[in-house]
Amino acid sequence: MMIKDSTFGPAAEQLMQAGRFLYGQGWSPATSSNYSVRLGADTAAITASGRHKGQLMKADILAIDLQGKLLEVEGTAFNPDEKSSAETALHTGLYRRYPDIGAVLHTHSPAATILSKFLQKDGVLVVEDYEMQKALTGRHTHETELAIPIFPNTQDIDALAEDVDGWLNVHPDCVAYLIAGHGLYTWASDMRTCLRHIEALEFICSCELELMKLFRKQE
Ligand SMILES: CSC[C@@H](O)[C@@H](O)C(=O)COP(=O)(O)O
Ligand SMILES: [Zn+2]
Repeated sequence: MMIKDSTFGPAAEQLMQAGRFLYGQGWSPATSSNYSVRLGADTAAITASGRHKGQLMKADILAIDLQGKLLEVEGTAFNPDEKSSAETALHTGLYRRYPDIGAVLHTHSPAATILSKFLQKDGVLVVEDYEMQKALTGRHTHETELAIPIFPNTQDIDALAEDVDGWLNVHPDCVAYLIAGHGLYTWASDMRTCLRHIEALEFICSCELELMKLFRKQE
């Protein structure tokens, strides 16, 4: 399958801009993180593996199908040795599950890393009473619990994708998850909304971390 550059170009631009923003916030340091946007029903643009996310260029973005196979982009030399993100399967699994999502973002902020490491034993971060919860798709009040699962970190991405699937099968309204000592994943209808999710979740993670520090000081 050949992807049109008129489809790929704007998608790559969105990913480059997202990288500059997320790196600037300190949420995607060094070569950490990966980002994708949907191109069509069965295709996506995703960051290549190991690239610095604050300095992404068009050549750092690849087209794939939802099995993770590299696709050719019109007008661009095809290199079959290019590697899409090592965590491609976590992105494609979400696009296959939710036909209405258009973007997936994964970040490595200090707050998400520390909090997920600290709460790993609980397996879930449950928060409530944050007005900021309303920045997440489908949430209309602070008066509900927001449950963000925390999966153990692993280099076996297929096994992690299975863990994620298991959780989403029983929590279809979930919009994010943490990986212990690693980072955050979230997804949304489009890149703009997905960036909003990241900002809201980073805010909530930072608040939770500060609260924990306060309570520990009082102990
Ligand atoms: C600093 S290495 C981080 C990676 O192991 C991974 O977790 C990550 O987020 C980026 O991997 P990538 O293969 O570049 O998409
Ligand atoms: Zn990562």
